[in-house]
Parts: sequence; C-alpha cells; structure tokens
Amino acid sequence: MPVRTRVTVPLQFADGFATSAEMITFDGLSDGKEHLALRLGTPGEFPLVRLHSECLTGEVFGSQRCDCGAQLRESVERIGATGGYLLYLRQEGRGIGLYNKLDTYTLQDAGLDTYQANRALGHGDDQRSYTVAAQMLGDLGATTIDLLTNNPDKVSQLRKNQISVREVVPTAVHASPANRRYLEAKVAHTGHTIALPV
Ligand SMILES: Nc1nc2c(ncn2[C@@H]2O[C@H](COP(=O)(O)OP(=O)(O)OP(=O)(O)O)[C@@H](O)[C@H]2O)c(=O)[nH]1
Ligand SMILES: [Zn+2]
Repeated sequence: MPVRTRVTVPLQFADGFATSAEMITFDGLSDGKEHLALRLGTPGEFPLVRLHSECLTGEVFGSQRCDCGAQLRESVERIGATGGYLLYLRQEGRGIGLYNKLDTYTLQDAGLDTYQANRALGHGDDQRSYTVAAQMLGDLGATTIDLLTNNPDKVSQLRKNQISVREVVPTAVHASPANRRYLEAKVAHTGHTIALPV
C-alpha cells in the first residue's frame, strides 16, 4: 500500500505559531478513507507519533467541550521539535461521525456522560480501529515509535498490529470548566492517563 503524494505545506496557527509540514497521502488504505500523515521536523530512528482522531468542532471552530484543538496544536509543535509524524485520522466522534456526535451532545446536556450518551443512541463507547494507522506507519517505515497519547487503547492496538511502541509520551492536560466532565469520564472509563488539577 504505497504513499501517493508528499507535498510541503506551510502552517500558521491562530496563536501565530508557524511551521511547515510534509503532507502525505496514501493509496488503498483499508477503510477507504482519506487519512492524512504530516511529517514534522526530521524523524529519527524512533519518531514521535500521534494518532489524532478528527474533531471538526474542536479543531475548526474551537469548541471548548473537548480538548482536541489544543491537543492538535500542542502535537504539531512537539512532534516538529523532536521529529516524527502526526496521523490525522478521519474518525470523527470516536468513529460515530459528526451528526451522531452532536446528537450525543444533546444527551450530555441532559446529564449523561460521553460514553453513556453514545450507548443511549446505540453506538459503541469507542468505535475506533487503529489498524489503518498501523498500515500508514508501515508505509512510512516508522515501525518502532514513541507515541504521544494518554489513551491506552491506541498503544495496545498498535502493538497488536506490528508497531513497536517504545515509549508512551503523555500530552499536556488541557482542562477547562467546559471540558472537565468530558476529561473525567475518559479517566474513569477508559483509563486515560490525564492528571486533572483538583
Ligand atoms: N462520541 C463522542 N466523540 C467525542 C466527544 N468529544 C470528542 N469526541 C471525539 O473524540 C475523539 C478524540 O480523539 P483523540 O484526540 O484521538 O483523543 P483520545 O482518544 O482521548 O486520545 P489521546 O488524546 O491520544 O489521549 C475525536 O474523534 C472527537 O471527535 C463526545 O462527547 N462524544
Ligand atoms: Zn474534540
């Protein structure tokens, strides 16, 4: 499954941080979606990698209900400094899609947590598979990596798919009054390693 295109794109974030990324596309990804890899800095023997799941509300519009926008911004800078890859995975709403995610927000506003709301609408807690991410890393020749995440499921799924995760590097904690319940649910429910301030 080959790399299709590599093209350099200058980036500038809302806070002024500027860098550039090589954007990499792929032919024949197993789920047929347009996942994207960003090569940042100069990847060494053990590139720093983030599997980042799409969140249109958080990343495009700055929604404060989650930490996705801040994590994306942080990841680009940190990976660029170390050298590695950010895989931008088209897995909106932990795999249920944008409309379904917004439906779950209405239930969260009525008191359910993020996982209860998914289940109430007939979805799984987390429908993401990282098989395609492992395929992309294989194509990039990045099969022994350090992984930037607080999500233990990303680590275990990659390891089951022939990616050797040497070190798990936590992201910063981007807590705010608006996303605190969401982060607490992740810690309680899926064992995310997020040290929330008391
Ligand atoms: N269903 C649902 N999805 C959400 C909600 N809030 C955020 N998301 C989605 O959750 C995903 C977050 O992805 P990631 O940034 O990879 O976060 P993560 O799984 O916590 O893992 P790390 O950030 O690596 O620790 C994105 O696809 C968001 O769209 C929610 O309340 N409900
Ligand atoms: Zn989000």
